[in-house]
Amino acid sequence: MIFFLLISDETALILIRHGESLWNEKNLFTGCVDVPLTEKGVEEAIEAGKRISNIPVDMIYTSSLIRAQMTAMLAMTQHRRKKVPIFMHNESEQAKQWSQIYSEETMKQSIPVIAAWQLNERMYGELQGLNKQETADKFGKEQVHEWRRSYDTPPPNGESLEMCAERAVAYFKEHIEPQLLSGKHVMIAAHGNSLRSIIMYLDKLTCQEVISLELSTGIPMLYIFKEGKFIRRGSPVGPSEAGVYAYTRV
Ligand SMILES: O=C(O)[C@H](O)COP(=O)(O)O
Repeated sequence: MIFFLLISDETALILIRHGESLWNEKNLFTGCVDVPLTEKGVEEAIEAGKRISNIPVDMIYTSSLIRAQMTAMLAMTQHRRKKVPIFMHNESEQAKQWSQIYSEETMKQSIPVIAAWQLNERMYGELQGLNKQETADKFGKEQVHEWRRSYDTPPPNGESLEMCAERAVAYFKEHIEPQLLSGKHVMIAAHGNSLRSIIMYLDKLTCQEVISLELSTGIPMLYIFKEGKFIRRGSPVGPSEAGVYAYTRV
């Protein structure tokens, strides 16, 4: 049994990139195209849920893309606290009215899930739908690596990581950090690059350092938020593995 202990002035922040998607499997640039998970991606999301099953979660943020939302919901099927994640619908007055819950007790047993387009994957512009290998053959490996991993070089008519950070990190600071400050434990299910931009902020990475930051699909990363600082705790290992967390850097 893996126990997770938080002292009172600490809150947990879990980041998880969506499980493998159908276009990841086909090695196509995806960006903001809304494709679902593969069966392997579903299994990755469930395994991720097992790894975080003892970590408290009070709020969940996802992008507006189905692969991140599927990952969050599948992971939460493994959570021990058995609270019910509920997607909040505030996109219109009517949506808010029609999705209202009239029981305080039931609300206490639920976890609000907020979908935010600001957490969407970086928009890959004219690369969306292209095969990554064919693109490298056509434009050269270096150029494609520059588009995929540099901080300030956007793909043709797409977003650079910097442009993605301008919306994703801004959203994190404005909407998510205050929740952590108020003592809420938060999970974010998003994408390779929108999370790279957030991790760059959390770990204070330079434009150079972020180039080598790669995120696997479906592997949760844990941060502890304490006294306004983010402490990276690596990826919680699964119930079948010894130890608690891979401490990468305190
Ligand atoms: O959008 C995509 O294609 C993937 O989610 C991330 O792609 P990348 O690893 O090429 O940035």
